[in-house]
Amino acid sequence: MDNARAAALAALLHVDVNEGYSNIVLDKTLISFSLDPRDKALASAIFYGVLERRITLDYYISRFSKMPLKKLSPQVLEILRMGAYQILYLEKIPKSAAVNESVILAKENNAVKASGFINAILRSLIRNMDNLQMPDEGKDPKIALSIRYSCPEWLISLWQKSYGLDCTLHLLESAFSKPPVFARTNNICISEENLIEKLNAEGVKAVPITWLNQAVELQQIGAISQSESYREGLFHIQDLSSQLCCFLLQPLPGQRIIDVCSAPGGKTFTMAEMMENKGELLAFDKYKGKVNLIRQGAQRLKLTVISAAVRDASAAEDDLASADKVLCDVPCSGLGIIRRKPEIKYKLPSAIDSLPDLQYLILCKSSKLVKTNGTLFYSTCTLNPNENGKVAERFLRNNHDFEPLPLNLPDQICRIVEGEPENQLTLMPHVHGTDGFFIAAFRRKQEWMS
Ligand SMILES: C[S@@+](CC[C@H](N)C(=O)[O-])C[C@H]1O[C@@H](n2cnc3c(N)ncnc32)[C@H](O)[C@@H]1O
Repeated sequence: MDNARAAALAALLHVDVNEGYSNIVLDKTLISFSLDPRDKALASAIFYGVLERRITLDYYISRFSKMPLKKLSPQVLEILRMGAYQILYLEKIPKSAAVNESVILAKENNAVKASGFINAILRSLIRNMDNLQMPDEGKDPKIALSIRYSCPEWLISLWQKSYGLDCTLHLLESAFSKPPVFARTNNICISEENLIEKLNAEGVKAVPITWLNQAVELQQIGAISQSESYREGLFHIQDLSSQLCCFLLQPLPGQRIIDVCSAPGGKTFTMAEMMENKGELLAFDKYKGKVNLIRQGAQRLKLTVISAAVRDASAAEDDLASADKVLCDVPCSGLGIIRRKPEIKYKLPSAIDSLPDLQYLILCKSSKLVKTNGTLFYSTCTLNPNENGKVAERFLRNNHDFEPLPLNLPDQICRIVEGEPENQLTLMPHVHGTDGFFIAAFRRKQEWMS
């Protein structure tokens, strides 16, 4: 049996049926198939490639299928997508092998009857490869873009309306780029310079990010979580957008800080390190299992300043003592991280419609925890003004005891969204090299001012 392709198929079917996050599903599947490193790499390439290009692949397959794709079983459709992906995008795989392996996969996955159909479609695709055409952009540009970039039309419309066509094209292009991996040095245990030296000695190429303290880009990472530096808690993996968010919030040693949506804990850890592990850092999340992740991470990083607990930020009526700084890194649609989790772009718009009200509620409830003159931060990893600027503006309109807190940006960070207020920042992959991300900052006024 070809284990790499079998693993890719199992993971794709899991994402289809159970809507799991691609990285978690793939990790678990790779472990259960016990693949060697080469097969792991092939399974990952096919899995992510098929997810990223789903709409484009379906367009090509439907050229040669008399049967509407909706009528195919999930197994048959995913096997066809996998075969088509290998033929069209994986140059190192012989086309005949892509077909033959797809037929075998069908036979091994309760799709014996469909194996002839799969064979015929993939062979037609190979025969017609030189004449394959994308839909005419002049006729219906949105459909053409949707098929070219494998992105639903509603998302293209949203971005075009919000950020303009040029920016949208860059965002669509960046969704296919390999996402960089960044780490945050645990300055409690090691200096950035020594961490880089140690990682390099362990075979991980590490390069400092000059404009952001303690941030390091990792290249050739391999199994980073098995490395000695990781086990010793000398860093955690974190995108620059999240590191920048913590930098702008400026946690200081001795302060009391509350992170209301903290799991798995990335920003909590960075803030604790900036606090030099001194003061109080309350880290909450709605889900018990996720709170355990915060605890495990804090333990590995030796960050004793963190107290993690279950708490629902949208319902909380507790009497927590107020804090110098409160961070609301709210649940969101995740449209800023589709290059890391391509399945996110296939969400239905109806699945994200209710988010702004929840985000606003969490922000309002959490604002009650901020001291006079204290700071409130709101952040998302999405590129959707309804979840970003509009929530921030609604908050200021209805909460007169808060004022916008201008963000003191590093010189390297320019604004990409025209007319963006000084207390907000939208980050984009093609401009800032970060995930798509949004930050808004507020300050609680003196009582006589509100
Ligand atoms: C964007 S993630 C937070 C990421 C985290 N701040 C970090 O940097 O690693 C949002 C988190 O909010 C949690 N969450 C969702 N609804 C919540 C609620 N009502 N109250 C508290 N946490 C919630 C989710 O479980 C999820 O872990």
